[in-house]
Amino acid sequence: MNKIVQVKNVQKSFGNNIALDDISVDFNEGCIHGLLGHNGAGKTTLIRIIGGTYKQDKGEVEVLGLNPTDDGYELRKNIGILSENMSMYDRLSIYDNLIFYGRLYNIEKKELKNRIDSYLKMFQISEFKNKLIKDCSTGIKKKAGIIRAIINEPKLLLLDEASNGLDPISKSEFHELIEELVKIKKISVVLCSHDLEEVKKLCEYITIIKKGKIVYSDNINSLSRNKESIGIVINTIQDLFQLKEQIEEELKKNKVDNIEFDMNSIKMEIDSLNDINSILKIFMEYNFNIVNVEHEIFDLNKLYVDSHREENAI
Ligand SMILES: Nc1ncnc2c1ncn2[C@@H]1O[C@H](COP(=O)(O)OP(=O)(O)OP(=O)(O)O)[C@@H](O)[C@H]1O
Repeated sequence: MNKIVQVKNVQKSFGNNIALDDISVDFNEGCIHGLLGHNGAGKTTLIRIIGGTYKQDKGEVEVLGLNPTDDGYELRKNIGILSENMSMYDRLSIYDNLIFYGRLYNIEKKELKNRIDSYLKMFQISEFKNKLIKDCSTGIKKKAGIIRAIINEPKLLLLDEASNGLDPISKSEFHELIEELVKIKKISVVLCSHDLEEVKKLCEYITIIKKGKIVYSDNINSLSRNKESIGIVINTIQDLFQLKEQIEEELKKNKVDNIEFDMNSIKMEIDSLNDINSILKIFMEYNFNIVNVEHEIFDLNKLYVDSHREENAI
């Protein structure tokens, strides 16, 4: 798969504050790549470096084969950016805003009008085209914002918390539009979001950033293929610490991984649910009363939480 964005050993600081600390990540063409991380992790900084708004202090960035700092003009013709606070003129109508932004790209008048009409139709907001932005609902504004971001028919769309503030129905419509753009217009998308459900629904790849460093980056399917259905929690009445070493040794003989003890519960990862009987047998041999056995789904939520544990970064 072709790389649409390549980020190599990028460092960016604001004064003494290191926003990105030697990060390397690639983004594949033709798909949606999610960027996750707590507030202040460095996601927007990365998006802005990719979009050419910020320049990195160290490292290399290539976007669509271009250097965002040196080839800024050429790059801006081929990318679209939509952030949480998209900028559109409040006192202009949706249509006039789109005409204004379209002209910045020197799109020929007739072609621009055709594009605007077809996107208004595709996004089902034609009837609102003469409404002033200040009088539009958040959902309509967001749709207009995406049209503004794609009016130049970009190859790459950077969405920085773009769906914030949308109600569930508008959010779902927003997701459908993004998916349609990827499918029909072959646009590649980098989606920065705090909404794990949104990322799960839309993204083929995910990258988790923590304090300026990448702690996870992979195809979302490999996450479920490798990790799903293997987390087990066994809860007991007795204090497990009494026989911690013996149990641990027995479990390891049964190819159990990532064993975490608590007083009355033990978490572990197993290769297959078929192994569960032999594992329970170990506890019975030590006369532990098992209260229950939970199947812990190792999914994106768990990965995200685990990767943000201070001592346990992945
Ligand atoms: N223009 C700036 N001037 C000074 N510091 C900045 C600037 N932009 C970002 N930072 C700092 O860099 C760090 C990373 O910020 P960034 O906005 O990239 O994080 P983020 O992951 O996008 O956070 P959020 O989810 O809250 O939007 C933070 O500590 C932030 O305060």
